[in-house]
Amino acid sequence: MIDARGLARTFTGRHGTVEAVRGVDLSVAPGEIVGFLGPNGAGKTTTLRMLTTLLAPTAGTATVAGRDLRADPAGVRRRIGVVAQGGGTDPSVPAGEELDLQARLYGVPDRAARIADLCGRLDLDGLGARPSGSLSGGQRRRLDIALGLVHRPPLLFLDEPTTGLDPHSRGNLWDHIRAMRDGDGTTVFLTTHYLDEADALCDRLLIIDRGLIVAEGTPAELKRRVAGDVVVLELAGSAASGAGTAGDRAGEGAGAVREALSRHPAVREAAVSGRVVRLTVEDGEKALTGLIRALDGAGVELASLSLSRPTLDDVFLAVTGRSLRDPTGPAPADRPARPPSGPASPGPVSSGPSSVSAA
Ligand SMILES: Nc1ncnc2c1ncn2[C@@H]1O[C@H](COP(=O)(O)OP(=O)(O)OP(=O)(O)O)[C@@H](O)[C@H]1O
Repeated sequence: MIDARGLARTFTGRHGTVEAVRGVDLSVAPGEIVGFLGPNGAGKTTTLRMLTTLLAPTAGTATVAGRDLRADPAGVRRRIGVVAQGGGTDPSVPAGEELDLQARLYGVPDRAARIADLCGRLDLDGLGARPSGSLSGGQRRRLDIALGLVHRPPLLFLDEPTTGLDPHSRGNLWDHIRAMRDGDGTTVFLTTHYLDEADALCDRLLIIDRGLIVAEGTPAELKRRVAGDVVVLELAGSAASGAGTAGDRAGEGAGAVREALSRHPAVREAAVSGRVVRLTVEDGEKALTGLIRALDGAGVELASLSLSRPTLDDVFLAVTGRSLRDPTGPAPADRPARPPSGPASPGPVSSGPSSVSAA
């Protein structure tokens, strides 16, 4: 449904040149809900504007909904729906009139039936006479989506569809987006800043940073392959027993853990801080027994052990060096983002030897 190769956009102005998008390759299959994530200024909006013909690329090619972006932008526009961040309605115009006008603009033959169908499916029944400015946030977003869908496009672009909505309205909108995909096979390409939305709603995610796609995959794949599972071990007192100070003893315990785990194939990374050891491992559930056996064999006694699944925020941090919870913060200098050599997924990330280090 979307196939872009080397899509790039540079802005040149009085203050210099900004390479907003630096060669994006992306594919979206029919019927997918794909989430496009990235920190502030990563290039999401610029990419979206190029794919929806609102901005000409400076380089690259793309086919969108079966039409060539450069050769047939009008053809692309006829076959896509676009819901912009703020929507496009006039607050004083009744919702029904907005829908009717949109249907006329696109030459929809069975306008009344199409509008009635959309209103039914998007819970807008009975709201046609209300000016859009008087609708609730959730109702207005559903109206925006109905406007984007009135001409039955096979591909819908949604720019931050649930920003500003309360949790109930967000969940409700997710249901409607899924229903469009399941009922009509509509392909959805959406940008979002909400990681829970990306996780719950999207079949696949693309993460862009500094104008390049740095990771792609299903939410589960990304969490498994990019971030790994996290095992936290707390060493028992006896694990660090012996002569010397408490610091020495903790150091000895850490040394034993390092020795015991450095050869374990599942361990990707280990940070030791006093009695607490934080391991990043491949497939934590499977690895757990082997890890315990290795520690047992090395005479390391544990006080506690916990396994946690990584969150999408862990993924985000791993591939961009930034947390989406702190979107304006710069990438820490000592934690560089993944080099821009191509998508980090779906291949395994732990290509190098496991590293074990004391924090
Ligand atoms: N018209 C423009 N002129 C100059 N620079 C621009 C222009 N539009 C975008 N940029 C720059 O291009 C980069 C990417 O911007 P873009 O809006 O695509 O990012 P974004 O990922 O959508 O960010 P946000 O999440 O903050 O909306 C930024 O550095 C931005 O300042």
